Amino acid sequence: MGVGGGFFVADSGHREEYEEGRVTSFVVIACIVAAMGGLLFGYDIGISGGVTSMEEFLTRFFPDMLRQMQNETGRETEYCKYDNELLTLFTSSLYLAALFASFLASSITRLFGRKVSMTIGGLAFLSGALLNGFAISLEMLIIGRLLLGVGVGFVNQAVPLYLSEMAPAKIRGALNMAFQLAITMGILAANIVNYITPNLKNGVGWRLSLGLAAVPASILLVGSFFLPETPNSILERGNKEEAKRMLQKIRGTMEVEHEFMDICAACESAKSVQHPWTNIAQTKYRPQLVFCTFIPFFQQLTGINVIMFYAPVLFRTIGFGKDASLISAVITGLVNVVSTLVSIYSVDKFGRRGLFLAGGIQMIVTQVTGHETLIFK
Ligand SMILES: OC[C@H]1O[C@](O)(CO)[C@@H](O)[C@@H]1O
Repeated sequence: MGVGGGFFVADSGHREEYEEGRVTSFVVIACIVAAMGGLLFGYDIGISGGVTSMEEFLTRFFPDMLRQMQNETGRETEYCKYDNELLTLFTSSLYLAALFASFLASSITRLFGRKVSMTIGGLAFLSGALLNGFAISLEMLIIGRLLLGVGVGFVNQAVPLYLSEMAPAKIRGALNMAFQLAITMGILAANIVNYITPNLKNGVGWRLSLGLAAVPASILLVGSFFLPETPNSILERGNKEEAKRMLQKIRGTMEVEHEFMDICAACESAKSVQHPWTNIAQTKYRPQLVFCTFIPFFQQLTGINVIMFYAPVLFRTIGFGKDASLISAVITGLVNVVSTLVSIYSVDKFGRRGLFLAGGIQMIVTQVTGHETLIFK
């Protein structure tokens, strides 16, 4: 299926013959660079909550709100402390830009390759981080955050696809989970940075928090120039000979015939699909539709990113002190990383279904208890 660029390699029955393909340095470097994409996504999700609760940041960009917070009248509830549209726009503009960028990224990834999308993503992340780190106006902040969102749109489109196509079959699943692990590590890194930076002198804490994303962004950008394009993408764009040469290069062997045949077959069948969007709506593809669309959709709709975006702010609004709220955000990030590790470790033991059911039950229980806690607070 070639809906958003890329295609899945069908199993021709030759899998066992190429499954032992070497993990070459190309694959390792590709993974390191690609992991930067996940790290950046996570970092940019986790960083804004801590920054928007820093006093120097609020003094500079939202002085009225800070004043209002400090002169609380008896009528005001804790919950209304952070009631400011521009402040929430700063945080949520990331996802807004990512939403639009991912449509464009999907076509660019298919037509021009995964590398181009990673370069655009890296560039957008780098310029966004610099604009935010050096911001002297609200405009710079919001434009920077929109650029970060563009980075998220491109990188989230290209990196998982790039990893699947680069990886030898035996580590393909693991690499895709590694991308999610990198996201959670990025969130945790942001929470830790936000715990440290408010103590810096001269009020540069928020600048450092926002600007640090420039480091992984530079690695991603520079790395994307040196990464090889995937054989699947080269083939998709019509160059069969070069695709085979690339496959030999990244597998470190000339014996790639069976895997190459499978890639060609998958590419042909992806090209023969005339109406991907109407096909996916057919009853026989209901399971695929649910997996590709509804599960991620409802996973996002649980509101997980309200927690990830606003953890320190949320903890402050329910009465935690400055430090306690930042450390609580670190704990939240830590739990997220550990749970991801647990699921990576146990997915083969309990199966996908088992994990889905366990995850679903945990979500319902925590949503209900979280809701009750906020009501009684
Ligand atoms: O680990 C939680 C994080 O993972 C994602 O769902 C991406 O897969 C993010 O939206 C969320 O913040």
